[in-house]
Amino acid sequence: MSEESRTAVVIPAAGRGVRLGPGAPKALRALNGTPMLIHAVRAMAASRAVSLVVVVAPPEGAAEVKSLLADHALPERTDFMVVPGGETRQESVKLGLDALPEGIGVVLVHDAARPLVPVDTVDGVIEAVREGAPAVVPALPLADTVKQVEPGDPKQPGAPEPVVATPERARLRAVQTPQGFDRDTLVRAHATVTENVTDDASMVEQLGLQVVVVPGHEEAFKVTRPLDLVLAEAVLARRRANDGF
Ligand SMILES: Nc1ccn([C@@H]2O[C@H](COP(=O)(O)OP(=O)(O)OP(=O)(O)O)[C@@H](O)[C@H]2O)c(=O)n1
Ligand SMILES: C[C@](O)(CO)[C@H](O)COP(=O)(O)O
Repeated sequence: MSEESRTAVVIPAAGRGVRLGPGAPKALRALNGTPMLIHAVRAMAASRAVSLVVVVAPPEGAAEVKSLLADHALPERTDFMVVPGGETRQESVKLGLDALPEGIGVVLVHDAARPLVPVDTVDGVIEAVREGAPAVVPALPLADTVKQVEPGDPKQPGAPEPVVATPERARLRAVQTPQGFDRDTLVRAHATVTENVTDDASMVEQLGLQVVVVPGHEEAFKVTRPLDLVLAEAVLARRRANDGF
C-alpha cells in the first residue's frame, strides 16, 4: 500500500442508541454543546492522511446530518459525503463502502459513538495498513478478568449464569475503532460474510487473513451507556483546561 493511496473513513452513525436511553439518535446528541457525530468527524479529519469522510446517517436523518456538516467548521482538505444507513451496524458500514469513489485504497471504519479518539491513534492505524496489513484494529489490554458463561434466559434477567471458562486475560484485548483496511479486502469481507458480527475486522478473520492489533487509547472509549456521557464531558473539560481545545 503506497503513501499515495488515498484514505477514506466510513463513519456508521445510524444507530438509535437504545442503551443510552430515550432521546435523539445517539450520534446527534450533544457533548459540550456539539453533536457527538461532529466530534467524531473532526477526530477523523484531524488526520492529514484522510481525504474523504463518508457519514452513514440515520435513514430519516440524512438531511439533518448534511446541514450539521455544513454548519460546523471542518478542514477544507477533506471531502464529506452522507448516505442513509441500514438496520444494523454491519449494513450501515456496507452502505458506506458502496458509496466510496474510485481511487481510495485504504478504508477506516469508525463508530460515531467513539467521538474522542486522538489523532495519533488514527494515524497509527493508517500507517499499519499502508505498511501492508490487510486489517488493523486499535485495542487495549483488559482491566477486568473475563468469564465465559452459559447465557441465561433473556426473559429472566439477573438470574445466575454458570461459568464455563476464564480466558487468560493477558491474551485478550478490548477492541476499539477506527479499524483500518485495505479497501479490496474489506469489500470482499462484506460481500462474503452474511452472519451478523459486531466488528468489521472479524469479517476479515473469517476470510482467513491476518488481522493485527495496534495500541488503542483510553479516550477512544465508546459512548454506550449514560455514564459514558459523563466521562466524555469530563474528557472534553480536561482538554479545554489543558490546551484551550
Ligand atoms: N443500524 C445501525 C446501528 C449502529 N450504527 C452505528 O454503529 C456504531 C456503534 O454502534 P453502537 O454503539 O451499538 O450504537 P447503537 O446501535 O446506536 O447503540 P444501541 O445498541 O445501544 O442502540 C454507532 O456509531 C452507531 O450509530 C449504525 O450506523 N447503524
Ligand atoms: C466495533 C466496536 O466498536 C468494536 O469494539 C464494537 O464491536 C461495536 O459494538 P456495538 O454493540 O455495535 O456497540
